[in-house]
Amino acid sequence: MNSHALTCTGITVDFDGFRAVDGVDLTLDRGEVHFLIGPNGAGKTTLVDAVTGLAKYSGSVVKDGVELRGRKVHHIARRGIGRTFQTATVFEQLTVAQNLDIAAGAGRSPWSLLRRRKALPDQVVAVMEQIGLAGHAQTPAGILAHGQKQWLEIGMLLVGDADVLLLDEPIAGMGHEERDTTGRLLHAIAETRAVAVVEHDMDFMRAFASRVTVLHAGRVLAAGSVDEVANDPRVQEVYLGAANEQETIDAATA
Ligand SMILES: Nc1ncnc2c1ncn2[C@@H]1O[C@H](COP(=O)(O)OP(=O)(O)OP(=O)(O)O)[C@@H](O)[C@H]1O
Repeated sequence: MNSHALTCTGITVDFDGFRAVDGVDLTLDRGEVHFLIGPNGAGKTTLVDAVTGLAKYSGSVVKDGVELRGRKVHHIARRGIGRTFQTATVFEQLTVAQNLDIAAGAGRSPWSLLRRRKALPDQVVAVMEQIGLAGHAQTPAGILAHGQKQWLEIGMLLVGDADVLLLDEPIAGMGHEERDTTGRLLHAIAETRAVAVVEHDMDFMRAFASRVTVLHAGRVLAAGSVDEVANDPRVQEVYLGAANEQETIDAATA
């Protein structure tokens, strides 16, 4: 019996003959915040695109015993796989509560969505609390701080009952305090769900990763705990190589 929240096997994505993801195996488990790291162009976002139905792939993605390859994006979302993008996609004119209510009602009929409701569903209230926006229920999403928008977007996945969350650089543009709050939020969410984070920020990764998968040139270069991957000479070479290259570029363009 497969107890992983999500099992990806041999994921391969080709773009006009260019292999962006090359035979990647990845499992996500409830209880962990799993970081996907790797240099630019390693294939991280394309892998997430494949899992969420946005990129065609060969291989297999299985959730709760169901094969998801070939399924439409909305079907995959309904199966409980939620995803955020680098730029938050909240409804800016609507309030925090309305954004969450709509996300919670994704499965409701248009009539029940239009009907004026006396109170917010308990689940919306609980999630607002969890993402730290309980005091902003009536604030239009458009005027939230950058970090708060990201939290709202994560909240929208939670009320939509996603139990596998794939987050693309959730702390980009955040200050120190917001990063820490986000890291703690991700761990609270991971108590009952699986959370995967595509990330470039190594300090954030060190502080909050339960497990790390390193991609390079479309393949899994290493996987394990923070210490295991940080001490892996192949990982060091890829990152140091990239740093040296950047230094060379900086020196050449100085
Ligand atoms: N639609 C596309 N058509 C052609 N090539 C693409 C397409 N999308 C991505 N690629 C290429 O696939 C490779 C992997 O890109 P991807 O965005 O998945 O990498 P990444 O690891 O997420 O990088 P970054 O950290 O810079 O976001 C890159 O070489 C990219 O140029």
